[in-house]
Amino acid sequence: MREPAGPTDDRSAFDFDVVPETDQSFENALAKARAGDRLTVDDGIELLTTGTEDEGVDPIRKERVLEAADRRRAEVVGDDVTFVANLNNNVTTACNTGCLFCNFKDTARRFEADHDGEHAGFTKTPAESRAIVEDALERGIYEVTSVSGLHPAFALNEEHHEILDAHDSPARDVDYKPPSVYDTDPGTYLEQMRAMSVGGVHLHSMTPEEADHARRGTEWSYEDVYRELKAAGLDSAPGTAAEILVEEVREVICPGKISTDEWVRALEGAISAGLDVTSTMMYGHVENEAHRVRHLKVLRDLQDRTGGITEFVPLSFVHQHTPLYERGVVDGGASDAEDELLVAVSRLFLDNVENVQSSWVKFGNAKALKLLNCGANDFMGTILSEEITTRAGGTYGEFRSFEEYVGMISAIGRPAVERSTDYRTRRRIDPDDPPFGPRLGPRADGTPVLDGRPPEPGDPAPADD
Ligand SMILES: C[S@@+](CC[C@H](N)C(=O)[O-])C[C@H]1O[C@@H](n2cnc3c(N)ncnc32)[C@H](O)[C@@H]1O
Ligand SMILES: Nc1c(NC[C@H](O)[C@H](O)[C@H](O)CO)[nH]c(=O)[nH]c1=O
Ligand SMILES: N[C@@H](Cc1ccc(O)cc1)C(=O)O
Ligand code: SF4
Repeated sequence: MREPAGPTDDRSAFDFDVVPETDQSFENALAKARAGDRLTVDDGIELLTTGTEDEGVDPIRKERVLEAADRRRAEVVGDDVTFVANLNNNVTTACNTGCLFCNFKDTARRFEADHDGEHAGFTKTPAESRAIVEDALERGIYEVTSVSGLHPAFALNEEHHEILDAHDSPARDVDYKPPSVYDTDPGTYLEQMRAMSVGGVHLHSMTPEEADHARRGTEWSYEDVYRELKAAGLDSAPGTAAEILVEEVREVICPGKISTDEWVRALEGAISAGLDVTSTMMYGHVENEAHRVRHLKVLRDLQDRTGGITEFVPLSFVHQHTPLYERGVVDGGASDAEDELLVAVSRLFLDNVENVQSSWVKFGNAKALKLLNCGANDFMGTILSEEITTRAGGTYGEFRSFEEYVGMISAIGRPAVERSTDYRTRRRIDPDDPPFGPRLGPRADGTPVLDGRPPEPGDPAPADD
């Protein structure tokens, strides 16, 4: 008996050109996956749909796909489950891009000094960002992830401000207004990078969409922009803003965003500038399985050309408070079966990306643990603070402590391993030898990262490795 794939099963309403139909059979695709052969898009679609000949998910076939992916995960990266001690710091929610899946942003007009009325948004100055990172460093984190709205007053540097100020087209074409218009000046992107790159922390920031904003109205190349950001302290870039890398889907959910080609160019620029990058897919809204696999193909091709992608992060759409849901465009997000199959097929299809993440922010603990047996090997990070998913209606909290991590990973019988952002530094954690706190970081001293206690005289000396 087949089961409905999930609330997003009926996508016929969109009349997309790309549909999940193939000349391949499920059995052939599964045999190729088991043999470790490179999968075609049609193979991927067969596995993701558990066969295109019938609607819905076949639960027995699904288990076979999950098993193949779990085995592949064990061959490629072993049993270790990794995680990172990081902080998430969003600089501003001001954004005019208007993506219909996003409830993080607030229209920038509300941030203007002459605007009356309350709003729940925020902008942090570089000094405020620095203080937040410094506080988290004291607690033992060694990575900061920072993604933000596209504030109209953001520019790469002073020269960019001058170019945008002198721009002869109307302000709305380049989405620029000078900082003096706003209650709070976010500073330049370079100032924010310098502020957050403190005490040896690894700074993971500037999505392709943000990089595009940091060069708007100029002819600057992505590589040059990322080089300047790197010189100011940036260490790697998040491959978010990917959503679904197929134009007909982007036209529905994020018509204001850069195109697929531009997204690829941006990450290529980041990689040419010497930065590691991650890759993501936000799925479970209007797209179908054929779009999902085409998206994976874009990532696999990019990785074939560059080798710069450290991991793939599946982001399951959180629907509750988003325009897509509130306007009745979608009925909900992905089902459990869709999440499991997406993780599994990503592992099998992305044969050149080592790490696949299971994100507790998106899935919650129980499902995230299950996904570590469906092809995923990385369990994200401590993050300490989260606003994007929470504002969209996510209910899985804003941080995980080392104790929680070690407890959960041990409970599924796998080794807990703390990692650096680039995965090159690892520390195996003995679950019988607490405390489990970070020892990789610049000031980490081995105490639990989240015990909530400030350092006291007599505490172990900070490690400087
Ligand atoms: C909110 S944006 C911030 C950075 C920047 N404004 C951009 O778009 O690249 C970061 C990512 O969060 C993810 N996101 C936003 N809303 C979401 C939702 N409701 N459910 C799941 N992921 C979401 C999207 O993949 C998006 O690219
Ligand atoms: N660092 C990771 C995050 N960080 C949180 C995000 O910045 C964001 O708030 C949210 O996930 C929006 O989509 N989230 C992950 O899922 N995985 C990470 O590695
Ligand atoms: N840390 C991941 C995941 C992430 C997901 C969503 C974000 O908004 C930001 C980051 C990345 O590098 O891409
Ligand atoms: S996803 Fe990013 S660009 Fe789109 S509205 Fe949200 S904050 Fe703005």
